[in-house]
Amino acid sequence: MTNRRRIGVLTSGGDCAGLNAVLRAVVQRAVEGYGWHVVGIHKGTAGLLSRPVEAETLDLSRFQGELLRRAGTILGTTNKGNPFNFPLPDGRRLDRSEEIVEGFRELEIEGLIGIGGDGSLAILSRLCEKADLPLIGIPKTIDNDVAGTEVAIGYATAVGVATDALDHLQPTAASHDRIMVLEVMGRDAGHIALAAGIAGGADIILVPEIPYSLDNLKRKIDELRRRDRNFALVVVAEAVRTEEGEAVTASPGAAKARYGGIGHYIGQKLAEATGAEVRVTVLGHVQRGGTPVPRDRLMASIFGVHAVDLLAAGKRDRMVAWSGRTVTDLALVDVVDQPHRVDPQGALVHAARGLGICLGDR
Ligand SMILES: Nc1ncnc2c1ncn2[C@@H]1O[C@H](COP(=O)(O)OP(=O)(O)O)[C@@H](O)[C@H]1O
Ligand SMILES: O=P(O)(O)OC[C@H]1O[C@](O)(COP(=O)(O)O)[C@@H](O)[C@@H]1O
Ligand SMILES: [Mg+2]
Repeated sequence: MTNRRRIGVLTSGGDCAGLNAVLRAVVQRAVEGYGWHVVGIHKGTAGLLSRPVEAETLDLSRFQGELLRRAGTILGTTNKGNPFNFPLPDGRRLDRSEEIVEGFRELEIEGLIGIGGDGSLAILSRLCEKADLPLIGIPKTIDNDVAGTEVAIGYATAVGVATDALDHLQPTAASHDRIMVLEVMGRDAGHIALAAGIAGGADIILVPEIPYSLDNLKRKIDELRRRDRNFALVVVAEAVRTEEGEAVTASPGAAKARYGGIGHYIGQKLAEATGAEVRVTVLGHVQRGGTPVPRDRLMASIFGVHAVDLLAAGKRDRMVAWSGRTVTDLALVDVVDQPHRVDPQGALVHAARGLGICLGDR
């Protein structure tokens, strides 16, 4: 083995557009800038539980120009199987964190760059503390719910996909005098719904942070009709609840619920209340793919370079962030376990109201 410094990098949580662009930036900076050796760990923490550990050397030859433009992650990822609470086939749970620590040792890495959302970063931070391994986190998630940064990788592309969907739905809605309901992702946050709804000219946007009543939705449709509008566009975030306050999930009975289906509930209720013809589109995982938009590629590049620079400066337990038009970093403990939700008093909500968009509460 050479005495070149070795670092690891992994992607964790749901994939999104821009992850390969982050990997490219990390490898470029670490290999060219500092002469380090970069180990790409496969499938998030899952790769560290395999023996031998599932990993590959990442060098410049892997990044010939194509990956910058490709969604997904060449390393693979996982959003299940928390190693501190690992589910066994018989239903029991096992703490497998010591195996992860051994996995880090097997790779002989001196630092780790973890690309993930708040849940992933919380798990990685506990693992790295246990292994006494310096960790730098890079925020990624289409949901944009990571605290401490204005931007997470993947969000801009997802908003673009959802906005495109509204662009596709508007002409068909107008041609058939229909209400079109679009259900978008976001887990417990309504950021995608709010941003795409504004950008895509929605008439109604429902987010989990703002309670709604069906009466208010009907009132908005009536108002549109009075203005001779023959169609309506409605965006619903997946975590919006029924009027009775029940979450709608696509996996009833599963240990960890996955949202899905609220669009059909809202569509049905709107059809009953207004007599209009309603169609529902559930956008789903389409939002995680697509060609990464320039904003995501740019942030991926800035974050990747900064993360490597932080490791080089001897920093640990930090997350890179975008704030006030520049890249910065903050302590991981200050960002994990406090998801960033839509601010009902924030600028986007204010703008939506100013545009006459109904948010369901009035
Ligand atoms: N290393 C991991 N192993 C298993 N499950 C994970 C891991 N990292 C994240 N998860 C789970 O994946 C889900 C994705 O949520 P989140 O943590 O928000 O991921 P993301 O990092 O994509 O935001 C969470 O339920 C989280 O507990
Ligand atoms: O891919 P799965 O397991 O169906 O998960 C779906 C969830 O993942 C996301 O697409 C992304 O969430 P994370 O960034 O937290 O992984 C959510 O918007 C959605 O609720
Ligand atoms: Mg998340």
